[in-house]
This record gives sequence, structure tokens and C-alpha cells, in this order.
Amino acid sequence: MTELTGHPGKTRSPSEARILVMTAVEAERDAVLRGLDGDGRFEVRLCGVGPASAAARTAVALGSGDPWTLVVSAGIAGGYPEVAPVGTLAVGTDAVAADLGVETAEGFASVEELGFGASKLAADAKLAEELLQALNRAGLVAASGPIVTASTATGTAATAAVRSARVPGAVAEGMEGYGVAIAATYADKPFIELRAISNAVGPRDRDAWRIGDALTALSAAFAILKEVELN
Ligand SMILES: O=C(O)c1cccc(C(=O)CC[C@H]2O[C@@H](n3cnc4c(=O)[nH]cnc43)[C@H](O)[C@@H]2O)c1
Repeated sequence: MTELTGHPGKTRSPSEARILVMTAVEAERDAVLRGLDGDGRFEVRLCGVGPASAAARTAVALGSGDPWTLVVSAGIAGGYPEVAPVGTLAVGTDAVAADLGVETAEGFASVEELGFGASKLAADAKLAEELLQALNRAGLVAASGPIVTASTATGTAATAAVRSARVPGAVAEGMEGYGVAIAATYADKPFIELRAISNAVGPRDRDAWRIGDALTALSAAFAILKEVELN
């Protein structure tokens, strides 16, 4: 049987899952790799910060190598405190570009309203649900719902209110999910988003960010994800 090198020291068969994980920065990539513990089905690449870089770098990755079977956007995120407090996890049901549209005299109009495309991209519903249940079974606190993608991270209560009204049920906010998802969509690949909450969405207070705790939670979540049926 042909064996393909996935992760150093590991091999996989051609029929196995081949999962592309995109993180914005190295600290997130390293946390994911710690959780995966050498699982050769996964490849973790950097996509940079923000949806444009994420889309471009995911598209490049998807265009290289053997066929991918799943694309994952992963990293830390802001959480809506009532549903996703700091240190917990968020599993996306949809990646929503909350600032993709136009301002009109009557208010914000999304690209859907303008007839220009989709600001909301659905995650693989079955896999997202299975992941949520596996995380909860493992004793990790995880919420699921739409995850906002923003080019500008929220820094005021006013923006938090605007975006959560625009995205009912939103659990978290990151800066890459929609970009990774649009690349996966054009490549016709299933997509999920998994984030660990480092801060509350709202008034910016960088000293209150718990990045270490979030990275620890991210590692723990990937240790669970690799046990979920991914084929
Ligand atoms: O300074 C560090 O050690 C460090 C380690 C890991 C990640 C970072 C980042 O700053 C990553 C930026 C990344 O985080 C996401 N994020 C986190 N909180 C929010 C938020 O409230 N709103 C939007 N995005 C957030 C985002 O995806 C950024 O790419 C630093």
C-alpha cells in the first residue's frame, strides 16, 4: 500500500482523512499540534490575521498536495460572555462576515440583501454537532452557534451590540473563520470552526485576555477532535 507522509514520523493510507487546519499565528498552531500529538491525518498551516489573508492562504494550501477531506479554522477568539466565557470553547455552526455589506441611510445592508453573495457560510452540521458532543462528554465546556468573523476586532460595547444584533445567536468572534470557509466553499470541501475563548467580546481590555488558558483549551479540544469520526 502507498504510504503518504503526513506528520513527521507518521504515515497514513491514501483512503484516510486528510485534514487542513488553519490558524492565524504560530502560538495557535503550536497549541493545535500539541493536542494532535503527531496524528498524521492533520496538517496545520498558518493563515495570518484577518479574513483576506486567511482566504488567500487557505486557497493556496487547498491547491497543493493530495485531496483534502476537511478544512478547519482554529484559534483563540473573543466570546459573548453569556454563552462562551473565557476559557471555554466555541464550535461554529456558521462563519459570518458581520461587516461584509454596505451602510445605507437606513442602516447596514448585508451582501445577501444586495444580491452580491453570502456573508454566512455553514459549517458541516453533522461534524460540528459530533464535535460539540464529544467535547462535552470529555468534560470540556463548549457552546455552538454562529461565529462572527470581523476584519476589525470588536473593542467597544456599542460594536458588540451592533454585531450580536446582526448575527443572532453568535457565540464568538474571530478574524479568520469566514476567510477559511470561503476558500473551502470554492474548493467544495467541508469546513468547521473551533475556537478557544481568550477574552470577552466588548470593550478592549488587553490585560484581561487569558491567552495561555485559551491555548491550553485549544490543545485539549484538538485532543478530542482527533478522536471524532472524520472520514
Ligand atoms: O500575544 C500572544 O501571545 C498571542 C498568542 C496567540 C494569539 C494571539 C493573537 O492576538 C491572535 C489574534 C487572533 O485572535 C482572534 N481573536 C481573539 N480575540 C478576538 C476578539 O475579541 N475579536 C476578534 N478576534 C479575536 C483573532 O482571530 C485573531 O486572529 C496573541
